[in-house]
Amino acid sequence: MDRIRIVGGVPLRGTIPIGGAKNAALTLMPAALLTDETLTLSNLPHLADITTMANLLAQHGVEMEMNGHAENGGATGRVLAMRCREITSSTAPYDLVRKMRASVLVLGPLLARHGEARVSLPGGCAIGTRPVDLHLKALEALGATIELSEGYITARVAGRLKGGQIVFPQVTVGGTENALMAAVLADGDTVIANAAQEPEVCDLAHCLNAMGGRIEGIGTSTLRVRGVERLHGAEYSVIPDRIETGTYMVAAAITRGDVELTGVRTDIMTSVTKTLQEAGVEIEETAKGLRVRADGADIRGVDVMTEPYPGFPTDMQAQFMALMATANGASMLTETIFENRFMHVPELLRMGARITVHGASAIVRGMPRLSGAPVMATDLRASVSMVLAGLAAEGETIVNRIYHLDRGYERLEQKLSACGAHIERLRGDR
Ligand SMILES: CC(=O)N[C@H]1[C@@H](OP(=O)(O)OP(=O)(O)OC[C@H]2O[C@@H](n3ccc(=O)[nH]c3=O)[C@H](O)[C@@H]2O)O[C@H](CO)[C@@H](O)[C@@H]1O
Ligand SMILES: C=C(OP(=O)(O)O)C(=O)O
Repeated sequence: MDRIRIVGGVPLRGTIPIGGAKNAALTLMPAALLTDETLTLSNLPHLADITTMANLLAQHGVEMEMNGHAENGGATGRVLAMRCREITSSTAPYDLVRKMRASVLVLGPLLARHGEARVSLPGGCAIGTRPVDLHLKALEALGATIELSEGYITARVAGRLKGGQIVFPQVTVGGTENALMAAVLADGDTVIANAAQEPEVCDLAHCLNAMGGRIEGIGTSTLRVRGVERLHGAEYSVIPDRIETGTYMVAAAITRGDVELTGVRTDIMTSVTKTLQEAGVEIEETAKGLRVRADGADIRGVDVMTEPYPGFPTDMQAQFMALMATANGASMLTETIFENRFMHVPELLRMGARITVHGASAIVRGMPRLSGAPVMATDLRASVSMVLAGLAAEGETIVNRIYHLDRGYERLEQKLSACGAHIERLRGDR
């Protein structure tokens, strides 16, 4: 199995191009199931999760053509044309769903277009139990009948779904996305209250509108959907990845470097930018994106609580914790979205960090220098927090189980080494 080797202590200097958002692409791709015309997505990142989603869609009957393999710094991404003339299978099998939870996003579109969907229950994962009960209640509110048996969700509707009222008791990104993709082809109007406002949800809603959908209130907590009988093809560009952006902002900060991130959407970075500024990082907008400077900075401890957008993202909590482990002073990081998202703590402790966890909060006492160590992590953002800690640590860090990183970070070693980092991928046999 591949590993990443880092020799830390080099302040990063240079430019890093930001790719298309994994979590936007993973909800935009299933939208191809909603029409028999071609949906073309550009600025698609080259990631393992995208391949998993492509494999899943192919077995539902989506024909695909991928172009524009990015060898030019990763900034332009790839272009994927998808066409689903007819749904050839309404089953999303366990083998694909267990690889990636976002597979459950085929449920809404399969049901809306085909009247039936059979999708493996995703089960829990390293960061929490992550049930899909709210997805299912939303589809029931649109007239679907749902059965759970043998580890599968079977959702059915006779004829079209019917517009209805969906009130989410808790903000759910995937639940809102499934509800939108179902409601857009329903008969009548749907109101989704307490909808997720994440930029990836907005991206989906804008794309559905480009396909002929009628969604209003995009970016607010109340989405109004006027159902239409059919959607048509469209061309749509995936938004830049705000979590990849935030991760490299932390990379600049933790190495006390000076990095420009290009191809960024600055307006969706507000909470991360503000928090890093409070910690003493200088951030300025440039013509191409953001410049992040921490050379000579005295990074201070800052308390953070994860929240739904526009709050501080849970997908940035592990990376920020690595930074706080090197700060001057203490900080408290509170995780409110997932019940088990501190799996990186024991590994950061192995690198000399001083962290104690009390329930949903971690107290981090910063120290001048972490020390390199062999580490591994059980989820994507925890894994990248090890890379960040390794970039700042004294000596060698080996990050194991990097297939998690390949799910969410395109050309990670190349992007970092272009800024001076000593980082390399050790192939399985070395
Ligand atoms: C592929 C993708 O886009 N993944 C993102 C998405 O995950 P995902 O869409 O799975 O996250 P949700 O917003 O649905 O989950 C938020 C919380 O709601 C709970 N919940 C959710 C659905 C449900 O039916 N019942 C229920 O109890 C979850 O267990 C969790 O505690 O949003 C998360 C929160 O920003 C991010 O961390 C993930 O990176
Ligand atoms: C948690 C994440 O992804 P997923 O929802 O696919 O597990 C993530 O992108 O950080």
